[in-house]
Amino acid sequence: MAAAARAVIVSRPVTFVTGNAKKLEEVKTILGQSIPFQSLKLDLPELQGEPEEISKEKARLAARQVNGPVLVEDTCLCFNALKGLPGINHPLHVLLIGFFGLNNLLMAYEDKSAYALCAFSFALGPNVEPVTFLGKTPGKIVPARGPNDFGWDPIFQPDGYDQTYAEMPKEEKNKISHRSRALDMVKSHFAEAGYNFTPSKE
Ligand SMILES: O=P(O)(O)OP(=O)(O)OP(=O)(O)OC[C@H]1O[C@@H](n2cnc3c(O)ncnc32)[C@H](O)[C@@H]1O
Ligand SMILES: [Mg+2]
Repeated sequence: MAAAARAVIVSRPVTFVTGNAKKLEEVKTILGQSIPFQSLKLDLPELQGEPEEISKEKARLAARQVNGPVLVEDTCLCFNALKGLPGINHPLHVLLIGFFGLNNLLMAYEDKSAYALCAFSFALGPNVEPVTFLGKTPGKIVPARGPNDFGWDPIFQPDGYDQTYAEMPKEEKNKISHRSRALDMVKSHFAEAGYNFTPSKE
C-alpha cells in the first residue's frame, strides 16, 4: 500500500537557538521562506566530543529550555593532518590560538587539507530524540586573507576556489558552505515529514 501523505501538526513554531549572530545571519539567508522559524539567543554550554553528539545534546538542552521544537547547530573546522583535530569547535579557539597559530600548528605537515563540518539537529520537543543532518565542505588552511568578521573564515579556502570563505561574496559561501549543505538536508526532512506548524492559542 502506498504511504499516505500525512501532516504532523506542531503547535509551536521552530526556534533556532544560537548565541552567534553571524551564524544566524547565514541561516536566515539560506533558509529564506522555506522553513518559518524564530531565533533565540541562548548561550548553551560548549560541549566537547563528536560534532554529531554535541549537536544532538545541544538540541536536547535547547528543547528543554524552549519547551517546543528547536533547531540548533554545531560547527567545527577539522585538520586532516591531525586526524580531524583540533576540531576548532569553541569560540575561544580562534581567539586564543589566532590565525597565525593555527597555520603554525600545520607547519610540520605537508598536508594542509581540512574540512568544515556542520551538524544541525532538530528536536520536535523536550521528550523527542533529535535528528541530525551533517554538511561538509573540504578545503585547506591558508594564511589569513579577507575580512575578519566570522570565526575562521579568513584561513579556510574551499577546494576548487582561489578565495577564502572570508574573501568570497556571502552568496558564494552560502552556495557551497558546510552550513548550506546541512541545511539542504534539513529542508528535505521538513518537506518529507510534512510538519504543519499551526500555533495554538495558548
Ligand atoms: O551558540 P552557538 O550556535 O553554539 O554558537 P558558537 O559561536 O558557539 O558556534 P559553534 O560552537 O558552532 O562554533 C565554534 C566556533 O566556530 C566558528 N564558526 C562557526 N561557523 C563558522 C563559519 O561558517 N565560518 C567561520 N567560523 C565559524 C564560531 O564563530 C565559533 O567561534
Ligand atoms: Mg557553541
